[in-house]
Amino acid sequence: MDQLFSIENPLMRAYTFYNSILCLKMLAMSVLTASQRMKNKAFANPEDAIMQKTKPKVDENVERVRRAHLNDLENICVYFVASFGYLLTNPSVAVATMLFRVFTICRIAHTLVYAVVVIPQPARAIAWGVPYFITIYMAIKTAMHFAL
Ligand SMILES: N[C@@H](CCC(=O)N[C@@H](CS)C(=O)NCC(=O)O)C(=O)O
Repeated sequence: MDQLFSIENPLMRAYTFYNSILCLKMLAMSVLTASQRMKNKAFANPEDAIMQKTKPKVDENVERVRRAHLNDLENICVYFVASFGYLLTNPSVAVATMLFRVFTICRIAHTLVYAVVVIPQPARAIAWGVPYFITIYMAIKTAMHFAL
């Protein structure tokens, strides 16, 4: 166990690195939402709108970013739990690193195609589906490893 959590362990390094990228990616969604609110003068609260001499309104560009953010919460939070369990199963470093990397790249791609450049389907479905199945794989591997 000491070796698993050692910073010399390449598995731990990959896990920590990619999960940190995912944390930053999710935090960036708040900034993206705020920038869309400012750009479109679309504020949810009267006290925010009054500062820009406008009224509260709903804007599709803001809502898109909010949906992308919600989708991150639905998927990345579960992945944080599943990937931690998977880490404890002592997986192959090459396979685990590849899964961490693909998950992270796909979730960034999901936001890009959903809320930044808006690419037609099935781009978003693929960017969502690949990480979704990676999370299922990790949860099943963990459940089997620790089966009572
Ligand atoms: N909560 C999701 C569940 C299904 C899902 O996550 N679908 C992916 C691929 S189509 C997605 O990007 N959904 C858009 C969203 O969550 O706003 C939904 O309402 O769509």
